[in-house]
Amino acid sequence: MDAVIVYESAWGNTKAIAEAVAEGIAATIDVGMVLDVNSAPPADSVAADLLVVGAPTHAFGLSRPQTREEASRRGGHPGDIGLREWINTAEGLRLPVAVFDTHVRRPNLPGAASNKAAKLLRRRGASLVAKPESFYVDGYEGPVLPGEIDRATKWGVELARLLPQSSRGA
Ligand SMILES: Cc1cc2nc3c(=O)[nH]c(=O)nc-3n(C[C@H](O)[C@H](O)[C@H](O)COP(=O)(O)O)c2cc1C
Repeated sequence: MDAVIVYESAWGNTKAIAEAVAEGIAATIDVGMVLDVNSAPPADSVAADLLVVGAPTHAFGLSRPQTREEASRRGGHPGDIGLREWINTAEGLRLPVAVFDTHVRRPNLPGAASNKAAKLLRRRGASLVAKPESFYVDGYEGPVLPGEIDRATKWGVELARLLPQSSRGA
């Protein structure tokens, strides 16, 4: 039984959170892949007991080509596609999913990429095993705020515990 983690990241903050979540999950079940969305297989070809997706919050939601261009102008390295495009190309997603985003703490802006991703995923048939979670960064480039890597690892531990017993340790 295993988990797959797919993230989008322009400065590496969401990647760092994804890796911490993977570490937490790996305490209970195998983590098969932790991949940037630009190197991930198509979403509807993922076969796993848990899919975890993470994205940076851009303009109150998931990134778009324009916001990725803006990230690039500010010195980030976004990929060609973001989580929005990855999810939207899937025909159907009938697997358990958990979603997180990264977000600036100050100013505390409304909207989160994770809520938007959750909506798109549900529309394609995925079932969410936990409520969307946000992790905080300092400004656009980061770094991740103190304590957030630890919180992400603990969230990963919790996610694996939420899976049915039959999916664990097998
Ligand atoms: C174009 C753009 C728009 C952004 N909009 C928001 C926003 O609406 N709310 C927010 O909290 N952070 C916003 N941010 C900050 C990102 O959330 C931050 O850059 C991200 O968490 C860093 O993660 P990464 O290193 O994985 O890309 C924005 C960043 C960019 C580049």
